[in-house]
Amino acid sequence: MTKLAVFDLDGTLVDTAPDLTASLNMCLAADRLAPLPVDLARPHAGHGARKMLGFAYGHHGRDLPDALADEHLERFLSHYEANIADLSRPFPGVVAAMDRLSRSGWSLAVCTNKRESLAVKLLDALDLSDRFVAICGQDTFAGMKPDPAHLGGTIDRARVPRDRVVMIGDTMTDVAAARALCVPCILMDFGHAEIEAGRKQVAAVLTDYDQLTPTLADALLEPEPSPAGR
Ligand SMILES: O=C(O)COP(=O)(O)O
Ligand SMILES: [Mg+2]
Repeated sequence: MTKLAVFDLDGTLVDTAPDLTASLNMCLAADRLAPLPVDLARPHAGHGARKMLGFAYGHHGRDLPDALADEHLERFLSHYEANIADLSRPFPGVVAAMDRLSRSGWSLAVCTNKRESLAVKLLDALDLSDRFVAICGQDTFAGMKPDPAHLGGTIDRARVPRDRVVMIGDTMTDVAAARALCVPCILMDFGHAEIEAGRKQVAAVLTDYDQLTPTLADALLEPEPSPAGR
């Protein structure tokens, strides 16, 4: 029977922080503000351009009024789209992990809060798109993660029953989306965001894609054995 591994994109499949930070810094330069180093921006890279801009302005002790945020957002996204895979690369070991899962009968999909067109463009540029039976972004359905409509719609597109799915993500947004659908979640802890609260809410926390094996993923689909004598 088909099984589906749904991957988050930013901070899980691909380290997009360097290109996102470059686009952020281009916006900051337009306002004569100093650039942020990637490592400072990285924890804020997985929650959309507006949040990154808000963090950067806060870091510089500046307010970011809505009108300026809107102006920057346009600037950010057009720069980002034009440079989407300059520095972004798949995380070490993730391609081999996907190969292992595919060989063991797992279908693969992407459920990302990036716009769908940007997600496809990035995955095309990295020659990864063909692996996925569905690539669903923030604008693919009516809701975006943690709204269960997003992960649910991704699963429906893949035509796999919901109890045959595992989600792999890096933030509480992914954890919440998976929990809303009772889908087991694997949390990668090298991602962009603080995940302390999520550790207790997921099936596994991995520090390395070498740990993402078909054995682990298969085990998450098996029902808990019922306690003896009940
Ligand atoms: O772009 C974002 O806001 C986050 O994207 P992700 O859902 O792939 O982590
Ligand atoms: Mg992410």
